[in-house]
Parts: sequence; structure tokens; C-alpha cells
Amino acid sequence: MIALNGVFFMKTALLHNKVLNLEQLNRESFQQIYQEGKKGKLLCPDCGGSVRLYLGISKEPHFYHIQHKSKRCKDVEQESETVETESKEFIERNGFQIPVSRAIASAAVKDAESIFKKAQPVKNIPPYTKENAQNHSFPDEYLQALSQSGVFLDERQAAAVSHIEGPLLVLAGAGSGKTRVLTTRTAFMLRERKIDPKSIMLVTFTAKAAAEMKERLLDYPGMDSRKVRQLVSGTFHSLFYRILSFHSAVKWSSGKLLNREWQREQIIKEACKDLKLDEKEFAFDLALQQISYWKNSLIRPEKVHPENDWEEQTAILYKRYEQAKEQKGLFDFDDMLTGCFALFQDNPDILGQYQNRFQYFLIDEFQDINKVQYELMKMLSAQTKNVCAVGDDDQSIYAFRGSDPQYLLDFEKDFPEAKVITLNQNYRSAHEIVSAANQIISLNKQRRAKSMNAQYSSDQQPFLFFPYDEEEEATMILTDIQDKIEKGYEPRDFAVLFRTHAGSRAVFERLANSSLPFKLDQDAESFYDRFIVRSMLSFLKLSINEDDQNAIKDILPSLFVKQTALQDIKAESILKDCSLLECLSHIKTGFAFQESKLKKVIPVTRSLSGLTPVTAIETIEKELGFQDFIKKRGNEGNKMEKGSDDLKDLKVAARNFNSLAEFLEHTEHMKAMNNEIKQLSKSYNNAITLSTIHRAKGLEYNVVYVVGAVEGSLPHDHALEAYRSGDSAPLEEERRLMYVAVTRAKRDLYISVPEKRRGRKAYPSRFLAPITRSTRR
Ligand SMILES: Nc1ncnc2c1ncn2[C@@H]1O[C@H](COP(=O)(O)OP(=O)(O)OP(=O)(O)O)[C@@H](O)[C@H]1O
Repeated sequence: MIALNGVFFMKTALLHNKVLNLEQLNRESFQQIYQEGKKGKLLCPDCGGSVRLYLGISKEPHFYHIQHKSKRCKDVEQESETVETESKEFIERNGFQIPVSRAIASAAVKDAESIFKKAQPVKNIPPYTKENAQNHSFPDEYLQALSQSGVFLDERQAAAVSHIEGPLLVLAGAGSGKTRVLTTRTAFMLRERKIDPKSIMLVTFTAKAAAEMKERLLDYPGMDSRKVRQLVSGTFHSLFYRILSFHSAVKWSSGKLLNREWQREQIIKEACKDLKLDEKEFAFDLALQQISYWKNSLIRPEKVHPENDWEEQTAILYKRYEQAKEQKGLFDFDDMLTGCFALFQDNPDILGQYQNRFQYFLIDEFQDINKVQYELMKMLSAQTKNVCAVGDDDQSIYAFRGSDPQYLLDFEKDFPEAKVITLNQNYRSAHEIVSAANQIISLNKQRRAKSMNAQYSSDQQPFLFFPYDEEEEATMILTDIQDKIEKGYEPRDFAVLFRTHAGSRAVFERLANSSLPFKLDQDAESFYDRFIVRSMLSFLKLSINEDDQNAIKDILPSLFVKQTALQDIKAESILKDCSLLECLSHIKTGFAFQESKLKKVIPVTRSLSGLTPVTAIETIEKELGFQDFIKKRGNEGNKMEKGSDDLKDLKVAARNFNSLAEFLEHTEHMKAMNNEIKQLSKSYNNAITLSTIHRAKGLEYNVVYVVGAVEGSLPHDHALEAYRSGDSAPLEEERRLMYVAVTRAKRDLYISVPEKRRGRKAYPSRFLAPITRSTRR
């Protein structure tokens, strides 16, 4: 037995009559043993009862009885000859030994990676000294009434609430009550200053935030619901779109909006057909992102100064894209802003009307404003200058969309008479979390120096934990959530945050297989529906069913065969009475090389049956030139999401399964669950949140797990690449993302630092250095 904190835990169990000893097992196999336990295959070597492997954060791995968790049986002592060495079962093929299944291995000798590292509290947290910011008595009656009804404000918050005339910049650190200030300020304007709600423009980052703010306003004392409804609130896009459609309803009717990415791609591809850009090599998605960036920066096509060949080509596309849209009478989201900007510029009388109408501007998340938004605000507020901008430069995370925190940093240049109020009390998080966050963000160079103070301290330090890989990471998080729910936590207390959607695959799977309620972003597609992943899985499907029509359709792109060939394949299959897979060998493409490859698809696909999913995937990669396909169609030119990464992630997922059928069944189940959970997410009000860090901005949770805090993930590879070429801005934005993630936690924060990522050794995120070093800087 292992002694942990004075309690004894079991270190041995039986699997298929063999003794497993945790002290001797390879780390890699823990996840597999965990799964065997879930299937009921692990037994206690002493009493024979069913046991499971505990793989969590708060305790070290150990076996426990399912029926009586606290029961402690005796471990068996293991003879050295009963210790297995790592072993795989092989079959012979073409003179090669190919592994078909992996036995759970144990090894007497352990390398450093194989040793389970206990979760560690973060270092360098200074002792807590409370700075009481509350209990001020305000001369203003309404503010006093508010504090009596439970809406407390500190002195700086109150100053921000009551400074109504003239420009005001509220620099609000994380958790410092930005939302509270904006809401209370609006209430104060309506109730105390009797300002006409129709003259107030309240800009929020999402439509949901505006709706929530209005709802909260209704709870304020003396609030008139009619007045609240009359407030003009929403996102920049929605507000300026309303203006455009008021002046030109037909031109801006919603049916003409290109609201899907593929619609924009279609327009641009059509407009540039004659340029003969190779669709397989030119990253149209990136080009559209760049075009959007130019538009939001108010750079017209003829004013672009390309910095390289790619930008030069993209500038041509930009011109064509704009022309094509105009000819067809269509518009995109960016046009809602640039269109309004043009409307005001070309029609000073219309601008004048709106300048008279809107007297007060409240803008939330000001750090994420872009050029066109900023110019629009400046135009509208030119007469009154009553702009209240609230933001935190440390939480600016949308540079890729043209946002620029510089507008916040330079606010006083454009509004020299501005009053600046810094909110530096963090009411959300415990001192230990605030202090860790302060240290992380202090290393950014492009920022206003500030440090947050917490309002309370907790006996719980933030923890780093060290899973073996993405799979074990997900298991450890699930176990920890279950442990905490047993202690009385609610599902709504938890959020699991990740850098990109792809990073959530394993956690999604673990939660989907549990009975815990959780919610997902509505646009989160299933990992197994991604283009490259679907293609690869289709080969595996065809090895089981050669007549799977969808699978044939999905492998065609990887073989560089047009979709129109599908009809011929189906007809052939009826005429010649052969399987759809066999018909591939009859396709005439006119290229000998391609035809011989198509002939090879049949034996290679058939050879997959009996292999493990990982070996099957590797076989397709090697034998059918799948990597060529990825190079051409895997968005390898894309900065954020590459097909080659998807393939690596797929292999990590596949490692959990020994047979193709089991793995494919799992992928189908997960696809179905993705849709189901998204539906359920709409109605859940007590569920665990699974979210990207971007989407979690502005939200708070009692317990936060930050997934994948390793180099390449957070900071993301694209930022590291930019940094190597001398541009540190993307890396600073990644550090802000870490800051946003960490500051979502109220009491418990767990940062995961897996040993492996995408099958390779991973290194702890550089952002963690200040809180993991032994000495303070
Ligand atoms: N004066 C106050 N006294 C007590 N609690 C407060 C006070 N101000 C804000 N809070 C609480 O602190 C938490 C954080 O506030 P809020 O969400 O408004 O912060 P924020 O500045 O918008 O945060 P972020 O920018 O990090 O999303 C909320 O739970 C809020 O109710």
C-alpha cells in the first residue's frame, strides 16, 4: 500500500489474472488501465472485488474498491519474474512485423517521464494583506441607497459611476467590477440624472452581454422598465447595421448578408477564377481574414501596401471580392461598419442627426476596439465628447480581427480632457489567483503597468498538475470534478478552458461518457467531422464496409479525384457487381501515376482489418501518400489550424482502442453526442462549461481548469513562429490569453501541464515561469 497524507491506498490490482503494480507500471499505460477499470476488468488481488484506478489531481494514482471506496485490502507482493516487460502482439505483413494490439505493459526500469509527478501549488505567492476598499459613505443618495440594497461600490467604482459629463477612461483590471460599474452608471444616468435613455448608446462585445446588462438593470432600485427598454444597446455591428438599414432598407436587407464563411469563400473564388490560383495550395481562408483586417483598419484595396508576395496577391483578391459583392448587391459583416463610416462621411447632415440624437456613449471591452469602430465613435461623439470607455489592455485578445489595445492606451491623446480612473481591486478571485495572474502578465511589455489587489485570501493555492498526455489530462479533470461534486460543488461551478476547439476533444469525450451535464459553444464542431479527420476515418470505415457510400465520397479528395466521379463509381458497382471500393481501380483519370495509386487503395484498405487504429492510420499515411494530400488541402498555410495537427490528434485518440470497429463506433457516438450536447446546452442552467478562452472572456467560475499549458498550445505555435521571426506582439497576446484564463477562476485554479502533446514531448508554457521558479524575480 502507498501512504498518502497518512492514508493508505492500494497499489496493486489484477487484470486478466496478472498483477499490476502502480510502482512498476509505465506511465503511458495508466489511462488504459483506468479504462479497463471502467469496464469492470480490474480486481482486488486480496478480496477479488472490483476495483478501479484513481487518476485525479488531488491524490496520487491508486486502486480503490467500487463498492466501498474506503475499503483497504492488502496488496500482493510481486515476484520479479511475474513482472511483464512492455509487449505488443504482432502480425507479419510484407516481411514487416505490425503491432495489432498492445498489452498493458509494466516495466521494472522507469525513466523520468514515467514517474507520476504530484500536482504542485504555484510558487512565489506573497503573504496576503487586506486592503479594504469597501464601506465608503457616498454623498450621493442614490449610491447610498444602492449600497443598502446590496450593490456595493468602492470609491473608484463610485467615481466612475458618477462622472457623467466629458470623456472618461475606466481602466479596469480583471474582476474589478467593470460590468457592475457600467450597469450602475447606466442606472445612475437614468435615475439620478434623468437622462433620456434614447440618447444613450451602450456598446457591448456580445449581444448576450447587452441583454444581461438590461436584465440586471431591472433589479436596481427605482428602475423604470420602459426606460430600460428604450436604451440603445448592442454590439458595434448590430447598432451600425440598424442605422444603415434605416437609411437604405433594401440595400441592407438581411437576405443579402454573407453570414457564413463558405459564402464569402464562394464569392472570392468565383471572382478570382481567371487568376488560376491553385485552390489546393492557396489559403483562401487566410486571405479572407487578411481582407477583413484591412477593412476594419479602413484600408481600401487601392491603399494596401503589400509587405510580401502573398499580401500582393491577396490585395488583388480584395479588390475583386469587393467588386463582386457590389455587383451582386451583397454585403458582409465588415461592411456594416465600413458602410456606416462611408454613410457618415458622405452625408454630414445624417451624421449631424445622430450626433444630436446620441449624447452619451458607454463602451465596454474598449481594448478590443478596431480602427473603424474607433473612428465611428469619434465621429458620433465629436460634439459632446461624452464617451465612457471601459476596458483592460491586459485582456485584449482579438488582434487577429484588427482589434488594437493602442486605442485604449492612447485614449487621452484623442480626448485630452479625459478623466482616467483605474480600478485595481479584484472582487472575483482569491489573493492566490490574483497574485499568480499579476506575475504572469507583468512580463508583457506593451501594457499600462498595474497590479490587482484581491479582496480575500483562500487556503487553497492554484495548482499545476502534470498528466501524461491529452487523454490522461481529460481523465484527471473529470475525476477532480467528480471528487468536488461529491463534496457539494455544483456543475455550474466548473469551467474547462482551452486555447482552440481542437484542444477540447479529450475532455469532451470524457464528459460525454459521464453522466455530468455540460455545455458547449454552439459553433463547436465535432473533432471527428473535421475535413482531414473525416477523410482518414473513411479509409478505416471502408476496410470494414467496402460499400460505405459516404466513406467513398470522403476519401475522393485525398486521392485528388473529383466528386463527380462518385456517380460513375456507383454505376460501375452495379454494372460490374463489385464493391464501391473495388470500383476505384476502374476510374480513368488520364494520369498513369494516379490510376496506379487508385489501384493500390484497394489492397491497402483491405490490409487494415486486424490492425490497431493507430497502425491502420499510419499505414494509410505511408502507403497512400496521405501526407501529400495534407500538404495540399490540410490548410498547412493556415496559422491556427493545420490538418497535420488534426491527424496527430487523431492518433492520440486512436491509441485508446485496439480494434477499428470499436474506434469507429466511438467516433460516431462522439459525433452524435456533439449535436446532442449543443442542443441540451441551450436549456441547461446548471452545467459544466467547456469553452475556448476567447469565449470565456467576461465570465467567472468557482473552479477553472486551464488545459494544455505547454509550448505550442499556450503560447500557440503561430505566436512562437512569429516570435522567432522577430515579432513579439502575438506572443504578448498569448500571454494575455493565459491571463484571461487564469482570472476567470474565483477560488480554485488548476493549470494542466501535460508531459506529451500530439504524441511528442511537451514543455511547460513559458508563461508559467514566474509562478514556478523557486525564487521571486
Ligand atoms: N464593489 C464590489 N463589492 C463586491 N463585489 C464586487 C464589487 N464589484 C464587483 N464585484 C463582484 O466581482 C466580480 C467581478 O465583477 P465583474 O464581472 O463586474 O468584473 P469585470 O471587471 O467585468 O471582470 P473581467 O474583466 O475579468 O471579466 C463579480 O462577481 C461582481 O459581482
